Amino acid sequence: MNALNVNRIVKNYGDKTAVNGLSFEVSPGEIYGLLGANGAGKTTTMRMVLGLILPDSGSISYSGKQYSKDQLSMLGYLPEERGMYPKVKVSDQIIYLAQLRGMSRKEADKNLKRWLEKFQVPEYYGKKVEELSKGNQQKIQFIASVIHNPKIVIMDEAFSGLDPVNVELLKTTVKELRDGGTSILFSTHRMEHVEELCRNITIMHKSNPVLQGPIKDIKKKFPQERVVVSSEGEIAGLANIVGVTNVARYEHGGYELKVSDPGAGQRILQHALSQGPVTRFEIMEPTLNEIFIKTVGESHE
Ligand SMILES: Nc1ncnc2c1ncn2[C@@H]1O[C@H](COP(=O)(O)OP(=O)(O)OP(=O)(O)O)[C@@H](O)[C@H]1O
Repeated sequence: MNALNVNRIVKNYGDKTAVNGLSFEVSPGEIYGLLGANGAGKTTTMRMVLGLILPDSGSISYSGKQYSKDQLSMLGYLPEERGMYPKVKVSDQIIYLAQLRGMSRKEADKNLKRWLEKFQVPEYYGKKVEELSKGNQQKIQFIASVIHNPKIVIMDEAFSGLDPVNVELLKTTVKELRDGGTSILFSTHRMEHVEELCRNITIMHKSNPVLQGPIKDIKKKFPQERVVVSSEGEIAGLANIVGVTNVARYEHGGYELKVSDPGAGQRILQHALSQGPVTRFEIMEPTLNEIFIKTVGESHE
């Protein structure tokens, strides 16, 4: 059974439609990507999934059940806007939040200590939030979203404001949660994180779902327009090959070519080989970033 089923939800604010007939499902142990340009309707969707606002029509179910107060303990939320109390001790507020979600004080305390150890910051237990750096407050907020062992976690820009080492730490943690069976609804503008973490995605555009499905299938629908080729020396005449529309030389050697038809790749390879050994040749699949820009870019607000 799916952990989360979103079925044709609609949300209007006056005459403005924020979400228009969105459906998707998330399996247990899956990280699902919810993407879209600013104002596309992602936050509104996440709020509906969290039960903070109700859809005007459509329905959401959690392991087959409709939303009720009981669901509160199975949902976790890492909001984009950070909202910790600066003057309150880390332990006091995390344990309080866990208790609000149905966990005993003792268990919450044990969990918090385990998380702080995992993030190698046990000394934060007794510190006030304002004493921590922004990135470390972010780690505490992450802990707040998962302290009660939720089955479904909604993460909005989970890695913003973190240095590369901490991004890796939290990425690994998100994967571990997934492997432990947690379902994660993951929203971000960082397409490389989506490529790495998500199997299925929805791209929303102006309140509508415009592209949905497994990333690997979505990529097959978009043309392969880039070819990378390298040899020991220079390769002359690449720009004259039929189907090549642009040639860029990498600083560190090799070329990246834009092509307008699929047959151009083989012509490039033959051309390069005719001049000597080829050290690299690759027809690149489109990146999610390119797909995103193609899908929502033209009329991006
Ligand atoms: N409370 C509200 N009242 C009126 N309009 C709203 C409200 N919340 C959202 N909207 C409108 O609904 C649309 C979708 O907004 P939403 O915040 O869901 O987008 P988003 O995809 O999360 O954008 P961003 O990436 O900028 O956070 C926008 O046009 C927004 O102005």
